[in-house]
Amino acid sequence: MNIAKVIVDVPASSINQTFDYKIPERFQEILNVGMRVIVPFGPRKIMGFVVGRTDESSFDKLKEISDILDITPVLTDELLGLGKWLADETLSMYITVFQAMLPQVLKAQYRKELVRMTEDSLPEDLENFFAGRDFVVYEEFEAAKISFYQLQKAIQDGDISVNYQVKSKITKKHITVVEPRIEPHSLEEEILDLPKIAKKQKELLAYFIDHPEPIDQKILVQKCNTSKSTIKALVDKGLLVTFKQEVYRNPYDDNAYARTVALELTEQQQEAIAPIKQHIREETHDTFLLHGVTGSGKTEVYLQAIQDVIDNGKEAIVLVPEISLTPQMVRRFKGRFGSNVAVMHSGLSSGEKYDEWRRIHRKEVQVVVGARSAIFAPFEKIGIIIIDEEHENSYKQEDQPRYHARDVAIYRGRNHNCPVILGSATPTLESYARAQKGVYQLATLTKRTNNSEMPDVEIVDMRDELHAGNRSMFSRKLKESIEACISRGEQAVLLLNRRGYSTFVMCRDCGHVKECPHCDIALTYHKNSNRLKCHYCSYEEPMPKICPECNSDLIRFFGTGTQRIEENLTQLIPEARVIRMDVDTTRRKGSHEKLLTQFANKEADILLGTQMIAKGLDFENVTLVGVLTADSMLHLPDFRSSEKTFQLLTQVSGRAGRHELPGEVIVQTYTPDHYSIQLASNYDYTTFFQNEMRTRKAFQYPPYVFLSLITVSHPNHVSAVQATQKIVQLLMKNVGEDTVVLGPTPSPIARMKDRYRYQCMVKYKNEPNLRTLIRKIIRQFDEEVRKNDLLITVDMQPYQLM
Ligand SMILES: Nc1ncnc2c1ncn2[C@@H]1O[C@H](COP(=O)(O)OP(=O)(O)OP(=O)(O)O)[C@@H](O)[C@H]1O
Ligand SMILES: [Zn+2]
Ligand SMILES: [Zn+2]
Repeated sequence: MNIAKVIVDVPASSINQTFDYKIPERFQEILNVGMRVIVPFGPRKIMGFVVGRTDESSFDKLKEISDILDITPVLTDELLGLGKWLADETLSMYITVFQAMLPQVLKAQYRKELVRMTEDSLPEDLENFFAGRDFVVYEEFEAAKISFYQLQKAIQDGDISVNYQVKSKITKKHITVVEPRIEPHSLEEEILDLPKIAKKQKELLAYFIDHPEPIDQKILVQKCNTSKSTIKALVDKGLLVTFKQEVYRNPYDDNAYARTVALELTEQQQEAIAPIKQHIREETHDTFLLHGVTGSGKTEVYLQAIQDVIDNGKEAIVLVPEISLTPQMVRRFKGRFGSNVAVMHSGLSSGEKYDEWRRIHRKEVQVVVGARSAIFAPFEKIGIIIIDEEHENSYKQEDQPRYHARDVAIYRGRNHNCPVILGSATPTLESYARAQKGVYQLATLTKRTNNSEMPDVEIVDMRDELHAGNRSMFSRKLKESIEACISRGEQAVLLLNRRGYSTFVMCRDCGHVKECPHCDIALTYHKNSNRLKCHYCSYEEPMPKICPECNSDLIRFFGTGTQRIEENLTQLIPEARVIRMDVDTTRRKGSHEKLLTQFANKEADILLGTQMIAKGLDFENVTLVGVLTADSMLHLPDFRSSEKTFQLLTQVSGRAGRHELPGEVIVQTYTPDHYSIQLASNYDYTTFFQNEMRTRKAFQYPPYVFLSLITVSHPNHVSAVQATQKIVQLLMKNVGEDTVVLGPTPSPIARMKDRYRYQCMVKYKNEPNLRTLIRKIIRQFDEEVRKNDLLITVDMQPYQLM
C-alpha cells in the first residue's frame, strides 16, 4: 500500500478527481487516510487530502508526497464518505466540501517565493533586487516595481524559479507559567536572605509559600500586584522558573455559568421525549419533527435527550441559527453540561474556532452547540443530532458547497444509527409535509410550559392611518401602547422587517432613483458617512446635492432604515430609551451580546431591530411587541414569501409575555387581509400549512416538486443569454416529460458587479439522472469558463432565488 490517493487543492471541475502519489519510505508507517499532505502538482506544491491507500496505479511515473501536515487525520472515514456524497449531491468539488468541513485555519495558505538559480549575474534591476539573497518572497517583487517582463524572461532562461511554499495558518496559543523552583519551606529561608529593599520580591516568594502550584504569569502579576521584572529577578536567582504551556482559547468562562438541573417535564414534553429516548437507548435512526409553540419548552426536551446520550457514552451535535447563539443560548447548554460543551459560531476568532474544534477532535467534549458548519463536527460516536429552529434559512449555505445542514444531519444520523430532531414553532412546509406523510415522526407541544396564553395580536391597517392624516411610521395604537408599556416600567421590542425596504435616494421632481453603476439595484443611504452604498458590490459615492438627471435640489432619501425609525421614535416619545440592533450596530465582535445585556439589565425601554431580534430572546419584562411593516417581505419575487412572513410574525410574537406578565402584539400592515398575517395573528399553523400547500400545488412549487436553479453570469449581456439558452436547450432535450425547464430569465437582480445574470429553473418530481446530466452539460462550458470569464452556478435546493 505505498500509493496514496489524493484530492488536491485546485478547485476546478477538470481536476475534481483523485491523483496518485507515491508514499516515500519515511511516511509509510505514519500516513493515514484523512490526513492533509503536501504534494507536487505541476510546477508547484500544494495541499491535498489523502482519501485512500492502494498498491496499484494505472500511471507508472508517480511523484512522491513531499510532506505530511497532520499527525492524526483531520477527517474521519465517515466524514470522507460524507464529503463524497455531499459533493455529488450538491454538484460541488470534493476539495471544496472537505475544506468546508474544517475550521478556516486548517486551510493552507500558499506563499510564492522567487529563488535565484544561477551564480551568473542577473540583469541589473533583478541583481539589486536579490541583493545577495537566495530567496525573496514574491510580495516583495510586486512592491519593487520591476518590470514583470524582465522577471518572466529570467524565469524562462532558468535563472530564477518560482517556488510555492505551503504555509499552514495554524497558530496555537501559549501562556507563560511561573512556579517555585524549591520547596516551600526553603522559600522562607530565601525570603530572610533577601536584602531589605527587595520588598516586592519578598512578597512574591511569600505568595508561593501558600500557593506552590504553577500559575499563569499574567494572573500572577495581577493577583500579587507585581511586575514581570520582579518575576524575572527571582528566576535569575534560581528561585522561580517559567515555562511556556499551550492552552486553548476558551471564549467562555465555564465556571461563570450557574449549573442547572433537569426540570420535571410537562405531560406534553414527556410524550414528545419518550420515543426519542427509546431511539437513543436502542441506537436506531429516525427523524423527529418537534413542533412546539414558542415557549413550550423545546430546549428542555433537547437538554434531557442529550443527557441520556452523554450517559450512554455518546456525543451530541446541536445546531442553532447563527443569530440566536446569544449568551442566553450558550448559558442554557453550559449551565447544564459545563465544560463538556464546545461552542462554534462565526463570532469567534479563527483561533478560538480552531481550539473549540480541537476539543471536539480530541474527544474532550461530548456536546457541540454551533451554527451550520458544526454539523461536520468530527465526533465518532454521535448519539443525537438536533436542529433548533429548523425553518431558519441560515442552515442552507449560499456558497459552494450549497448544502443544507438538515440533509447532512439526516445522512449522519443514518451513519451513526441515532435520532435526528428538527425543532420549530413554525416548521418549513417541506418538513411538516414529510411529517404528515410519516417520513418524519411528529411530536407536538401546543402549550407554553407555564400554561400562559399566547399574547393577543392586534392588526393595524396602516391605510386607515394615512386616511386619518397620520403619515408617521407609527400608528396611533402602537404609539399609545408603547407609552403605556413604558409607564408601567415594562419593555417593548419593535421589529422592522427590513428586507425589501431600505433607504434609497429619489428625486422628488423627476423621480430619478440613484442606482449602483455596477448592479441593478438602488443604492442605500448611510447617514453616518452621508454616503450612498451598494450592498452587493461595496461601491459607494457621496450623497448628491442635486439630481444628476434634472439638476433639482429636491433629491432626498426615502424608506425606512432602522436609523430613521429610531429618530422618529425619539421625536414621538422623547422619554423612551432605545437600543437599536441592526447590521450597523452589531458589526463589532461582541456588540450583539453587549446590546442584549444592556436591554436585559433594563438600561433601555425599547429594543428596535431587524430580523435578528425576532428569535430566541427571552426577557421576562418584555410585554409589548410591535411589528412596523409586516408586509414588506410579502411582495418579494419568492414563492416562500408568505411562509417567511408567517414564520417571522409568529417568532416575534413569541417574544412577548413569556413569563408572569401578559403580553401584547401589534402588527402594522398595508395588507391586513393577507392569510399569512391573519393566520399568524391567530397562531394557526395548521390552517396556514393547508392554505399554503394548496398554493404550492397550484403553482407547482416545493414540496410538490423539486427545484434546481442554474445561474449564468457574464460581463457581456448577449454571452450570458446565449449560454443560458444553450443550457436550457440541452436540458429540455434530455429530461423526462413531466419535468419543466424554465428560462432563460433574467435573475431578479439582473446585473451584479458588472455581470449580467440569467437563470434557468428546473422543476421536477422524479429525475434520477439530473445531477449527472447537469454535470455533463456544464463540462461543455469548461473552456468558456476558464478562458472567457463565464460563470455557472448550480443550486440543487435553492432558497435564495435572487
Ligand atoms: N418542564 C418545565 N417546567 C417548568 N419550566 C420549564 C419546563 N420546560 C421549560 N421550562 C421553561 O420554560 C421557558 C420556555 O422554554 P424554552 O425556551 O425551552 O421554550 P422553546 O420552546 O425553546 O421556546 P422558543 O421556541 O420560543 O425559543 C424557559 O424559561 C424554560 O426554562
Ligand atoms: Zn431629478
Ligand atoms: Zn453594486
